[in-house]
Amino acid sequence: MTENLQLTQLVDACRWIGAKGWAPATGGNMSVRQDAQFCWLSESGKDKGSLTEQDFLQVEIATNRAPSGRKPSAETGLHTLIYRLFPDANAVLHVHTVNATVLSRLVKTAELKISGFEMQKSLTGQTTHLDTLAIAVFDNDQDIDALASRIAHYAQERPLNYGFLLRGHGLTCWGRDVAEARRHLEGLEFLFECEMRLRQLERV
Ligand SMILES: CSC[C@@H](O)[C@@H](O)C(=O)COP(=O)(O)O
Ligand SMILES: [Zn+2]
Repeated sequence: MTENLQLTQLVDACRWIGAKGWAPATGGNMSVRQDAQFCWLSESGKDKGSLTEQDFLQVEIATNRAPSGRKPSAETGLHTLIYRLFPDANAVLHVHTVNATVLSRLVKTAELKISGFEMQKSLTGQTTHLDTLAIAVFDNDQDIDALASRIAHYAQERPLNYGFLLRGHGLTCWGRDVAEARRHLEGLEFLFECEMRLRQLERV
């Protein structure tokens, strides 16, 4: 394995995600970039809270192929899309939190708009609660190639930063390294929780 590969940090992040209850019943998948050509992705169907380094498979970013012949995540095509779209993205985390799953169904539009929260500043580049953060929400699809092409199309038209929601499914987010991807995940999840509670209290 490559020396700078952040697999140890990713395994730690997966345990943290599992402990939070954000990857129930084998849901979720996680990866790190090796270089421009390859990334390492969680094997399909495993409990993501108890992965070891051996549970990650090398995958070719351009083709989604795993040279080992083992089966990488069913959502491999979304991870590799992110690595192709964003050369600075080096870690991708996909989770099935209750807040992401429910809130993405409450939002009937293409974006979840968030404003007024100090914790927006947990996302790289955000400097004030006064800005409006737009998180893209895509209809879920079992055809990952079709879903990936809808996401790619969106990214051509509008900024796609930090992560996106899959309606009724979960959150996929990324960062320049595992630490930043974790911060984005924790920050977004906190914002989703706040938004959910506000909507419940305000009955929006
Ligand atoms: C528990 S079913 C969830 C899967 O369909 C999928 O959405 C998921 O996140 C995990 O798939 P995996 O192939 O293990 O990476
Ligand atoms: Zn999923």
